[in-house]
Amino acid sequence: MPEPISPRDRLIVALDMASTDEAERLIARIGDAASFYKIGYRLGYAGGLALAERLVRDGHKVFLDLKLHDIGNTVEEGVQSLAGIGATFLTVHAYPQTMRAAAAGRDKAGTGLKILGVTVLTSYDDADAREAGYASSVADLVAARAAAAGAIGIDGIVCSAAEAPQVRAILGPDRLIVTPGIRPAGAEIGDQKRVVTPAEAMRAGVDHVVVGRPITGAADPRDVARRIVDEMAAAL
Ligand SMILES: O=c1ccn([C@@H]2O[C@H](COP(=O)(O)O)[C@@H](O)[C@H]2O)c(=O)[nH]1
Repeated sequence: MPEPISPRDRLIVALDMASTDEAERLIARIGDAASFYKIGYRLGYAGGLALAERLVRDGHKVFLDLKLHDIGNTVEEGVQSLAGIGATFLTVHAYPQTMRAAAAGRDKAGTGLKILGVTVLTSYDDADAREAGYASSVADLVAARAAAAGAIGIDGIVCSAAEAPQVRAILGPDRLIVTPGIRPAGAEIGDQKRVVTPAEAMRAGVDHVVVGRPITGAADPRDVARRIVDEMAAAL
């Protein structure tokens, strides 16, 4: 069975900001209310990888949400380069060829970096999947990609918590389920479409929730982070 995860370590704060200065100010305001930070496109292309190394040195956990997807050789070599940063998670798109290459890069690097396969973005619903050329529903696509991730030996997947019970049945207890599209009750949904509250995510069997704008846009980010952690703790 996997190690138990504390409610605080289940929260991953998405640092979707324009500069590392801005991100570091937010991290200081959040203080010990969070321990795990996600760096995606915006910050990653603006000094975020160097910040990731500093955060790891300071004892934080880091999720590199770079959603790699390219020919196999490029993905494998990219994963090997990123593995040196000391991050806990790195995302790739959950296409079988991409996931196999990422797993090979992870194994060659041997740093403990875990690869997460992004199944279907939480900003997609069935109509968006159809528009992108898929005949299957989002739920069926997520299930198929989760099954492929499990067979390939990927460490976990990214999906909506709405699909978590189905995905857990496919992946079993040892793989991670990480879910963006999390909104505390009453929070603005923005461009997310498959949205779940922190408490519902815990009840659905999710390991980690990713929360960006509800925290980064709050007048008191520390208070929002603490409330999310408390809500998850009460639901576990
Ligand atoms: O399917 C996905 C994969 C990644 N994300 C990322 O998570 C955060 C969510 O931010 P919010 O502000 O809480 O909406 C963001 O960095 C996305 O790039 C996702 O939302 N869905």
